[in-house]
Amino acid sequence: MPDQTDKQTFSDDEALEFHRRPTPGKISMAPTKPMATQRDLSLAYSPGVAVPVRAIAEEADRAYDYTSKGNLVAVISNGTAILGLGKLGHMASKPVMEGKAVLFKRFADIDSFDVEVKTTDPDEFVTVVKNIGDTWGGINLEDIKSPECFIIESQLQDELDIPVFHDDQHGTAIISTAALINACEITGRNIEDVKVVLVGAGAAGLSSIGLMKAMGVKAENTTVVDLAGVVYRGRAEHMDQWKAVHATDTHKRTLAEAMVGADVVLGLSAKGAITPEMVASMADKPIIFAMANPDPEITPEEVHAVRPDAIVATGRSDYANQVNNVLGFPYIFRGALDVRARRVNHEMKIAAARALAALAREDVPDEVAMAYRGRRLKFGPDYIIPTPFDPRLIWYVPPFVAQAAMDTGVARKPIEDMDAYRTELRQRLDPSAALMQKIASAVRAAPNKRVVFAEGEEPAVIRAAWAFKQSELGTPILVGREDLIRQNAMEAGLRFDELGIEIVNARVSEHNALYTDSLYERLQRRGYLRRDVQRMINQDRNYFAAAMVSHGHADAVVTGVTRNFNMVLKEVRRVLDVKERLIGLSILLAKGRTLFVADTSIHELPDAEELAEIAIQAAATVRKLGRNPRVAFLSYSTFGNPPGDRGEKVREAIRILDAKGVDFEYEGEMPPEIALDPDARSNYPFMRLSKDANVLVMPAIHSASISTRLVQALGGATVIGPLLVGLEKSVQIVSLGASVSEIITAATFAAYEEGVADEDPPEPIRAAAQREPDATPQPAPAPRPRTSVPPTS
Ligand SMILES: NC(=O)C1=CN([C@@H]2O[C@H](COP(=O)(O)OP(=O)(O)OC[C@H]3O[C@@H](n4cnc5c(N)ncnc54)[C@H](OP(=O)(O)O)[C@@H]3O)[C@@H](O)[C@H]2O)C=CC1
Ligand SMILES: CC(=O)C(=O)O
Ligand SMILES: [Mg+2]
Repeated sequence: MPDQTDKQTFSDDEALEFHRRPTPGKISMAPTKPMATQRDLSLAYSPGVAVPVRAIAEEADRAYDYTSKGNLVAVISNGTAILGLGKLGHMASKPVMEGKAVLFKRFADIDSFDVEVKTTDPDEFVTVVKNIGDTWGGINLEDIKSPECFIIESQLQDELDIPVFHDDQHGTAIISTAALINACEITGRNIEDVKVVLVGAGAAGLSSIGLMKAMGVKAENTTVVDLAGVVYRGRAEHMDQWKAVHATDTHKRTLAEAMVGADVVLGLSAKGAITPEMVASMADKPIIFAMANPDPEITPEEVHAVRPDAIVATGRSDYANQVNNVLGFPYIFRGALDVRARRVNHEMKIAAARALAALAREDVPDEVAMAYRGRRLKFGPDYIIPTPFDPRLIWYVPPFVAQAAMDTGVARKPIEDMDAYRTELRQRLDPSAALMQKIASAVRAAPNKRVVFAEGEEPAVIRAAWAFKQSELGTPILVGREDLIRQNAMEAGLRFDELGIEIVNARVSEHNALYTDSLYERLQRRGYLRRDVQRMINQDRNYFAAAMVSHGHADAVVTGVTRNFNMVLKEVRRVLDVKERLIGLSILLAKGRTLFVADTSIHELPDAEELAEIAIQAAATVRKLGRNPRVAFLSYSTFGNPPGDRGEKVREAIRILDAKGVDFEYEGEMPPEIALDPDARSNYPFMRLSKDANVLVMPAIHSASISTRLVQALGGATVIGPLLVGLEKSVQIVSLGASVSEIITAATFAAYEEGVADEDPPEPIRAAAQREPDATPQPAPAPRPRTSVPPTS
């Protein structure tokens, strides 16, 4: 029987390291108002704050207008049923709760913080939460064991005038019901006829079976099983009122008996609860949702070994058909918050389930399909439910939820224009995540790229190579001594042999002589003896790695973890030629903007000609990344004011571009606030930038480097790079001591630059480039859920 951990793409150490660095945990808070001046302080705090205080004292709902309440959700737990791990206590639940909070932000732009309550007593829990509950626009209860969770949720919902939503119950019910609707459609079943067995009569299980019944599953066709066996009518032991609702008249007493001839089994219990023998006894084309986390009741491999005709779903992201409440809670709360709902009612849950089921039947955009390369994302047995990274979820699902809230009278603030609302939702997604996702998707979709990780003995590099391969981004090659790499991999907890990563030892490589000869040919008239070159190839992995790509034995290189940038660049350039103008391009992601900054690593004090070429190279790269470049040449001066040599140099660069007739927008010289603010630009009627600049060409390396690093150090911004652009082969040099994720990002860019970006950009990127990605997206036609399920009242 395969162990679940076979699927694991990281070691325990990595999971801890991920949570520990660079800052412990997964969330932090960011202000939405500047606190820069005394006036700001007077407004934000005393005395200005007194004005909204009085307004809210008069009318409590004004808190939605003057505080963060309307976009704020608390994720609250007491740690009594953490995933499928059990009762491990309130503090142990904190990583999961932070995780849910960060998913709220990532997928639905909802601000969220976790609250861990140190009590297992339901009354005490209710007292605590009800007294602080008005703080938020909604409460997501999480991982609270049954049956206490039922009491807690219903009492809190009675007490509070905001949605109180126990995600393990309703989120799971919504997703699993959506998946069931579609699995029935695919297997040609009518939902009213399916025989369903539920394993796990807890929070998630009972709510799921409840919603399925509301959507058409007949009570007499269901069997519920818990640790004591089948929940039959009349059973006395190990019962409660919530289980009793779903008890049936049956002579069956065990799960094995219940599963004979069943069409559907829902696992919401624990690892290993379902056996292959049980699955073998099910009806034709059985539907198996093994949703326990992190390890399912039975693995898809085990199911398919006995029933190749089965449709299988799990709660995990590494198998097809992830039935996990991450598909629900962000979008359900988004819709509920946007109408300031007082609760999430039955109709809103059904609307969400129908929307998810309908979305899975729509054509999958290439962009999503590429992210899941190798998997068939076409409505069918391996795709019954949208994937969590589907960017359509954010604008597709919440309007249904909001509409249902409005139709059922729980909306405080109805949405007047649904199409405008959908457009607004499309713009909420985090552009940094979207950019990285797009690049990674393009790399996966392109022909496989072989990326050399030059410092192959370094533990961080080994881990990055491992993750690169696991994420199907390409084929990594580690340069170094095999025994040392293996030892370091083992110490990092990686099962190296299973992954089959290629290791190349420069000294004993079959290409050693070839690389030495060709490098000697390049360097013999630059003062190098053959034995010097032999030593360089043997001992210096940057020479060797660069020689590999130069001879076509690999496609791209990532290096720089152990040596400083300039030294590495010098070595690489001895082996490889510059194809175009070589520049360093940094990507700065902050406050919903993506800015490309050049030149952040090569030209110390570029002259006018070089500035113009930097702009051309940066614009071309940005275009390959699917953006329409708008270049601002930055300076301390604005169109000659104050006058000075530095400004004149930039003006000369503009004249050079004018003469060349380039095909992108550019303007300068100007300071950043003019490049990035339309109001500030309105003072210059001759301004040639049609919108905010997205490529900032800096006057010199120090201003480029200092400004990007300063923004990063201040927090609230992500800086990727500098990426090295313009060499004949793609080489990315990370910063000294780079983290595993920085190395992976650099390797992904290396693969992207080499080949992916040179070929025709893949469809979604080309389409994006053509339609001006930052133009207001057109609202899609209102989704119309199609379902074979009868409407419920
Ligand atoms: N994929 C997803 O999105 C989600 C998955 N889950 C998963 O569902 C599982 C249950 O979570 P939750 O409902 O919150 O927890 P609860 O503690 O509320 O319920 C667990 C239920 O599972 C039953 N159970 C445990 N082990 C077995 C077994 N071997 N055979 C039969 N029944 C068993 C328990 O029985 P008894 O009543 O007799 O104690 C109980 O009824 C967890 O693994 C969790 O990770 C939960 C939410 C979402
Ligand atoms: C996914 C989830 O909420 C759980 O497993 O508890
Ligand atoms: Mg949970």
